[in-house]
Amino acid sequence: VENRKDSDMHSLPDSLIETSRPVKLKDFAAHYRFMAADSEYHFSEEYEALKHVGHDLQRTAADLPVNRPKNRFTNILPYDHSRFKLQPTDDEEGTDYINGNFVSGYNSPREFIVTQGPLPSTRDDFWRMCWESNSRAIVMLTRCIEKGREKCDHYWPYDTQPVYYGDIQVTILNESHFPDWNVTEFRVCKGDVFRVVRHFHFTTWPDFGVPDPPQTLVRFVRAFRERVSPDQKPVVVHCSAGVGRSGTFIALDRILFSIRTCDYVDIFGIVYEMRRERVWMVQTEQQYICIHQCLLAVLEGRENEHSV
Ligand SMILES: CNC(=O)[C@H](Cc1ccc(NS(=O)(=O)O)cc1)NC(=O)[C@H](Cc1ccc(O)cc1)NC(=O)OC(C)(C)C
Repeated sequence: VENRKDSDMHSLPDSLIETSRPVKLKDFAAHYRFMAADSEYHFSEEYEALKHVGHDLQRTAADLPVNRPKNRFTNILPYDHSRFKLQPTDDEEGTDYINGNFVSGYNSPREFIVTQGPLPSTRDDFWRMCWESNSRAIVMLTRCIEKGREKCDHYWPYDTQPVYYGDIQVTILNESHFPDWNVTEFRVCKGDVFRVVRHFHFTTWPDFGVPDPPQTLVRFVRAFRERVSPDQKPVVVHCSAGVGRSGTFIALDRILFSIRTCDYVDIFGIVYEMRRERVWMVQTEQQYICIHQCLLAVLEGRENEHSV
């Protein structure tokens, strides 16, 4: 595994900025050991090399005074070039705005819409985004309340009574509960048109942390993909800010598709590309390392192992 020269992204011309670091699958276990050695020094160096990616891109819509209250966090703003645009409701500025971006998947450049956990004031916009994008699946990677803090609005019904979110009616059809996630089917209606939307809620992933053990995340992605095929897009993915846990989930989904046909993997390149579509995708170094641990477990046939 070659050693690599550090490079400051800002000082290099675009043509020389490193955008990928592919690793042969047959070398992946040795690569992981090399990166994790010396207190994970090479993981730290590689994750640091992603630090400035995308920060040159504009976020003018998010910064409009009319839109600022629609952002859950002041530092998590969607880039203009990839943001999802709601159908404007009138000529008023800002009616097309939601804090969400199209993000590439293995199967399509617009496979996912990644968004923040809705606010009470934006939950109707959230359902409008789901409807207007024709999404049939929602992946939720946070709990509504964590450590006493509101991380996401409870934007769906609490029981089987239909609830309106703007002019969209949502009704729970059925629910399945598992140790680390729940799967719920909603009937979503607008006028006399109705659709079924599946909701995959991972319930044991701490904010800024990683699933324990990492294999839990592999099993969740498998459970999701058993029910949602690549042609059912876009998939709406959110956590609280829609960057850390959401980016980690999408990175693993892309990798599990890729290793079916490709004999190398480019985790650095996947995160690099996602960060040019939405800020801070994969928000901590431990989440970046977790992606590697998930792949290692899959390659070593340990994806169904549970922590002791
Ligand atoms: C480290 N924490 C953050 O960056 C969060 C946004 C955030 C990002 C990722 C996640 N995890 S997740 O994407 O997995 O949900 C949660 C929250 N931001 C805030 O709390 C920001 C403060 C901040 C922190 C760090 C920074 O570099 C700049 C500004 N606070 C903030 O937006 O305050 C409000 C909510 C009162 C408007």
